[in-house]
Amino acid sequence: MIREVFSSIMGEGKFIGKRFIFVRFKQCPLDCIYCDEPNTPEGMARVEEIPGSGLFTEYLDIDNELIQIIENLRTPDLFAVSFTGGEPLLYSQKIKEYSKILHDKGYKTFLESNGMFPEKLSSYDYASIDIKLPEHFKDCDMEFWHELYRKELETIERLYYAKCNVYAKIVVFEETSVELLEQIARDLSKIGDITLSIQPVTPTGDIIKTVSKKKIFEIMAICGRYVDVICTPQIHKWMGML
Ligand SMILES: C[S@@+](CC[C@H](N)C(=O)[O-])C[C@H]1O[C@@H](n2cnc3c(N)ncnc32)[C@H](O)[C@@H]1O
Ligand SMILES: Nc1nc2[nH]cc(C(=O)O)c2c(=O)[nH]1
Ligand code: SF4
Ligand SMILES: [Mg+2]
Repeated sequence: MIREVFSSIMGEGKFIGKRFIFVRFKQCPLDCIYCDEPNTPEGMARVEEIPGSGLFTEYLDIDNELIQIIENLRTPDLFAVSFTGGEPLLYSQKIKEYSKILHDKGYKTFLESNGMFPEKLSSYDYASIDIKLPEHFKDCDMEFWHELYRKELETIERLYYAKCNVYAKIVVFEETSVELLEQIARDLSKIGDITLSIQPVTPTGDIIKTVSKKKIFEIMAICGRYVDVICTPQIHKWMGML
């Protein structure tokens, strides 16, 4: 179930720069063409032994040791524990159990999700919900995309009304349609005060181009008419951090 646990600086979204412990779950039902994570069930679980060291020990299964592992990685600057992946809500029941124990110990929790499982949500202090675009998928079926988009908005709305500090995140390409982003920003503004994090794609695999300054400014200005908007390139990759 869990691929890795490590301590790092949040490299994306509204809480960029804050210290997090990342709990990365395995597997994901989607297949974003830019995804920087493997999508396999195989492999051992690796645990960072000293916070921020990048030195890992591998274990067969750490599902029942996770809370102690998090305690060992706690640092005075810790902001929250992120459940990410892969798609963490594949393990929503376990996350609910972990969250209860963590909250009782004074930790804040953060969900990093693709928003496709509104029915699997429990309560988190913070959440980043990705809104995927048609160009994120090879040969994207538009009926599939509209249904995914509907679920993502429902996820954001449920979290917003549950008083979770939730924001939306969109990975953008040079070719991304500004008209579509304007429509998404308008839809988000109808839910409430939702910050939109615009994340230029980091080149990976077949994706060799990132996004021009001109395009970023254009996107920010259009979306800024409807929502609070920030641009968050993956700074951990610039800093050589996990
Ligand atoms: C690996 S995903 C796991 C959580 C969840 N499945 C999701 O998509 O949000 C974590 C975040 O990494 C971002 N990401 C992955 N690959 C990226 C890339 N090449 N460039 C920019 N962001 C990327 C995604 O947008 C996502 O928000
Ligand atoms: N430093 C750092 N920040 C992150 N923010 C979201 C991440 C993710 O993979 O979910 C991530 C990650 O993998 N590393
Ligand atoms: S939803 Fe997240 S984990 Fe799944 S393929 Fe897309 S970026 Fe990767
Ligand atoms: Mg990552």
